[in-house]
Amino acid sequence: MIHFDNVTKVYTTQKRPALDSVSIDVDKGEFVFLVGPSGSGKSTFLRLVLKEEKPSKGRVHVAGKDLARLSNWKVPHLRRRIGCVFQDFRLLPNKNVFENVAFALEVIGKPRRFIRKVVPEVVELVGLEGKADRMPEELSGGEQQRVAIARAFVNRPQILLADEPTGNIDPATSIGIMKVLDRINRTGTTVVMATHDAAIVDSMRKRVIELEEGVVVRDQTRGVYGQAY
Ligand SMILES: Nc1ncnc2c1ncn2[C@@H]1O[C@H](COP(=O)(O)OP(=O)(O)OP(=O)(O)O)[C@@H](O)[C@H]1O
Repeated sequence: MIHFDNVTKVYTTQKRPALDSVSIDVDKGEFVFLVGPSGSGKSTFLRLVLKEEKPSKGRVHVAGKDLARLSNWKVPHLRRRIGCVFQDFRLLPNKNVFENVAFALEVIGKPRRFIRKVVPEVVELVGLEGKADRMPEELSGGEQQRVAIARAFVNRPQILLADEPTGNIDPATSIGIMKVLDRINRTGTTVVMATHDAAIVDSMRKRVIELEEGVVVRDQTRGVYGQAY
């Protein structure tokens, strides 16, 4: 599903590569934690998957496509297959829960009838049934992140990328967020989550890929977080 073949990324303003000869295969349906200290290249990895950045060397394949050969006009189509969740939720503050999730479908031209059917299903999947008409400011951080996950998943993407999704959430609430991501993964969606959250990684026992200064230093099935950073 995601295939990095000897990928190096050097930002023009930096000497040291952000990613250095990285080769990784993530299969359909896998759940992968990307760990490593700040600046080790986790976000760069995610940006390359989205074709927000291009590799300086090597090849990136996503969902069977060689991104170097994907013309710019096809990039939005690629991104529709990839849901994204961030540390800071990024909800639209003037739209309620239903509208925030529906918006993701409206912008890709889905019919209203379809939207009215699938949005409540996904709102329920993330555990927010009964809260569809709340505004973001009326929700806790954990609930806001559930909305963000619903929005990322409502189009049933093949891949879900999560960059520190529990970074702004207390440990007890984070467990609930991970249950939602696990539920999504069980539908067959490939999940890649960059995180510093050792407790979460240790509790889930999923594949762990560790980066250090842009190099993969560990790739372990059913791994733990590793050393304290
Ligand atoms: N747009 C950019 N331009 C120049 N350098 C960048 C850019 N983005 C990241 N870098 C550099 O690339 C390296 C890897 O950064 P990256 O953001 O991928 O790390 P990270 O592991 O996601 O860090 P964090 O955990 O703090 O989010 C760092 O040295 C960073 O300063």
